[in-house]
This record gives sequence, structure tokens and C-alpha cells, in this order.
Amino acid sequence: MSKTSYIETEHVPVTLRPMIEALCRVGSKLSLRIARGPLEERLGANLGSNSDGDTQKALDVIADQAFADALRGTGVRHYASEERETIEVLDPDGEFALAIDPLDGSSNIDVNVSIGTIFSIYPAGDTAENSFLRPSDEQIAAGYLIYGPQTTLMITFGQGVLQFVRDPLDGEFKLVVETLTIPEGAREFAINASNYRHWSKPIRAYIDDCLAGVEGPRDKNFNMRWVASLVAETHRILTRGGIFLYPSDDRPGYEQGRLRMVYECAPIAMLVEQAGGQATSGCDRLLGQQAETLHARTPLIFGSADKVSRVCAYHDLPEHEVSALFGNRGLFRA
Ligand SMILES: O=P(O)(O)OC[C@H]1O[C@](O)(COP(=O)(O)O)[C@@H](O)[C@@H]1O
Ligand SMILES: [Mg+2]
Ligand SMILES: [Mg+2]
Repeated sequence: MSKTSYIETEHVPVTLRPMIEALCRVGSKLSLRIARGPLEERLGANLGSNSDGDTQKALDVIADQAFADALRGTGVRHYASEERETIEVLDPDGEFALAIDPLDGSSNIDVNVSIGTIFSIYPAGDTAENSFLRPSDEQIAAGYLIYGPQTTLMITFGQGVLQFVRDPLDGEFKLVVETLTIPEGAREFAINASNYRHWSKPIRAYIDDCLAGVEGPRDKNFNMRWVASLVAETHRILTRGGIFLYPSDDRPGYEQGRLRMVYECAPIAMLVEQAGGQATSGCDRLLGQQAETLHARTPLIFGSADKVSRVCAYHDLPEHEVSALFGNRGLFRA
């Protein structure tokens, strides 16, 4: 007999239930295939590149097709995916629009490190483009599934963040935290430090001051993490605190960072704000912004509110002060 419910639905708004059920059903099945790893047919095989030039792996395509198929008949009129150049109409009379990064962190597929799925939900717009190219604070729900040691769903419907864990014993996502809040005080930052030489001065200055530890203006030591999987970094920060930065840099093609506004940054920003944190594109609140094209990128900085606003303060400093020796910047002590 096939399973009827994949999530404790009483925590999900009635109109969104078919969609969330479908996401959990596919997430469940993907988590089983991911757990089989090399026993499955080459999930990490390179298939070429998607419309935007990113390498496309077999699991990227499998996940995208599985979500699109499962979401048909659940009220999704417009479906936008990282893996598709254009927006697809699933249910012509559906009331919702759903954007998805079907498989985030694909460089980690072959190395048994956490990967995930990120999604963002809006009321459907009058055209396919208007469904997604709109202020990102018009999202009505956002979340991610993470396929790690546990398969977890983090989701917000605009009234806090809920955490569900998939119980491997019966395959159901069960509520474990009803109102998740980002802890303050963590001393961890996440950034791809190999790009240091390409960053702007404010970003370098912020990281320099973290690296200086107890000998620097922050008077404390920091730890660094970089999983190269946005869902994994987000999950750690929602659970333990800290800050994530994927800034713009001077490499060709990275003028707006690497991450995509519609199906990566906007949903993560909504989750973070709903958990009491902040998310910006450097200085400006991310949720006040909108993408100009479906696959547009944006710099992304998010995490505990105090840390994110501190990065913004470095951007506000006049150029000569950012370049000054960190030890002289009393403003940034503590
Ligand atoms: O390899 P880099 O430049 O550090 O980028 C890592 C980032 O790229 C991503 O893997 C992009 O996501 P996709 O795997 O969906 O393309 C993020 O999850 C991660 O934060
Ligand atoms: Mg991604
Ligand atoms: Mg992806």
C-alpha cells in the first residue's frame, strides 16, 4: 500500500498542503537515493551545463524532473527552476508560483556531504515573469530540505520557522521545533576564503578583523566553516548561529556574487528573518529587493543580526578608514 502522508500536515496552511506534501514526498525519495550513493546509477555524473553555464549533474536533472512531476495538480501555476531556462506552467488554474533549486550543493554529491533543495512560494502573478520578478518580501512561504545525516525540512509560512525531521522508521516529516530562533553569540563565519584577493575592501577588512582574533579589534577568536553547500551553511547558522558571506568580487561573472536571487537567496533570506536574523546583499535588506531576470545573481550575507549589521558598518566607512590598521578602529572593538 502506498503511503498517504509524508508530513504532519496540521502544521501546514490548508491551501499549501498539496504542494508541501509533494515536496516532502519527492524529498523522501531523493534522500533514499542519495543515501545509497555509489550503489545508485552515477548521481554525480556531469551531464554538461544548464542554460546559465553551470555544470549540470545527473542528480540536478533527476531532482528537477521529480519535483516538476510531483507538483503537477497541487496548485502550482508557475514553476521556475535553476535547471530550466524558462518558467513552466504546471496547473493553468493554480493559485501559486514555486521557484526551486532542486539540488543545492551539487559539488558535494560524490563526496557524501550534505546537499539539499531550496524553494520559494508566491501567489501566482498575472504572467509567468510577474510571479517571480517581484519584491521578494511578497513570498508567502519558503524553505529547504537538507539531505544529511538526518533529512530535515526547515520551512516558514511567514510566522516563524518550523523544523521537521524525516523519521526513517515511517518516512514522515515530524515537527521537532515550532519556533526556531538563530542563537546569538556564535563565533563562526562562513566564506570561501580562496577568493580573498578578489573581494572588496570592506569584506576583506571584516574578515581580517575576525582572523586577528584576540589580538585584533574584536578581542575574541573566530572559527571558520565552508561546506560549499548553501543549505548546509544555512542549517548550521539557523541551529548554532554565525554569519555567511558570498559577496560580489572582481572575477568576471561574479560582479553580483554567485548565488541566485529567486530560488536561493530570497527563500534563505525569508527563513533567516523569520528566525530573528538578518539577510542583506552587503548593506541593503535582501527581502526589499527583486530580481530583474529569473536567474539573476545577488551578493548574499546572512546570519545573526549583530554580525550582519557589523558587515554593513564596514561598508559605511570612508575608504581611507577601511584601509586603516584594524587595531586603530575603536568602533569595531568587541
Ligand atoms: O564553489 P563556491 O564558489 O564556493 O560556491 C559554493 C556555493 O555554490 C553552490 O553550490 C551553488 O548551488 P548549486 O549547487 O545549486 O549550483 C552553493 O550551495 C554554495 O554556497
Ligand atoms: Mg544552489
Ligand atoms: Mg542547484
